[in-house]
Amino acid sequence: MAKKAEPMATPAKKTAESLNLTKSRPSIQQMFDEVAPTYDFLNHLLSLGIDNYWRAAATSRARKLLLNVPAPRILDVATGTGDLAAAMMKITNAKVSALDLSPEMLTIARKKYPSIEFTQGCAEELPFKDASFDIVSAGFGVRNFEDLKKGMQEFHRVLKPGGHALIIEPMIPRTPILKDLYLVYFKNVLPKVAALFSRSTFAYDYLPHSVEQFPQAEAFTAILKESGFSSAEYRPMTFETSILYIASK
Ligand SMILES: C[S@@+](CC[C@H](N)C(=O)[O-])C[C@H]1O[C@@H](n2cnc3c(N)ncnc32)[C@H](O)[C@@H]1O
Repeated sequence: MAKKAEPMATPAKKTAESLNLTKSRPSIQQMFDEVAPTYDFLNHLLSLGIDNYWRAAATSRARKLLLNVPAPRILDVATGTGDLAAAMMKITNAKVSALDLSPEMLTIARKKYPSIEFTQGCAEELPFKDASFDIVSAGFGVRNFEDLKKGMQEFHRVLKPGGHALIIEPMIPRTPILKDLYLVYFKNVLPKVAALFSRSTFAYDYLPHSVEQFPQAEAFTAILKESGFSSAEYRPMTFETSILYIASK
């Protein structure tokens, strides 16, 4: 019997696959510079607005962890257009700093949140002294780091003893029926809808690739522990479509 031909990979899919393999920092930066103008709109549309709930859940966890800290210092890494940093600003007396690789994402962040101090830089070489922060947060960002372990070691380095990292990432559901539904949406519907609006030809093909290949749940908590954290746990959210990691120094 003749073998069914594999569908040809489009140039966008090929670019997405190769970027996911290298996570080359200049290319990641360029991709986020390109998606910046439509990032917020597409984020809310494609997540049906639930992305704000995920940031609120991380903020509420931070608030609980900071109960005994009178003037907490918080760093939001891979802040993008600044929404998680702004959510963290709602914590009483918090001083929030935020950092991202992409100048275009930061231009939008600074317009939206003029009271937050934004720095351009990379997670693998954080321009902050050891033991500076009570919380380091990152929303949907660490999956893109060129050197994940170095990034996590940097999160650990800039945290004060007893401080915590709070990391949100998309999750591939583990329950079979949820997983099937999610993957159809994530791989077939989402890139097509995004292509109607985004300037980047491949960013939304890269997204499902990068999520599928990123270490999830126990695999990522193991990396957090190898990077120096004394404990690491996770909490799946919204039918296992997103996951909050909590690691302590
Ligand atoms: C999907 S966006 C997330 C933005 C935001 N945190 C949010 O909650 O919507 C990922 C961000 O990570 C940034 N990023 C990727 N690699 C980075 C790195 N190595 N260092 C700093 N930022 C990085 C990108 O520039 C991009 O703005």
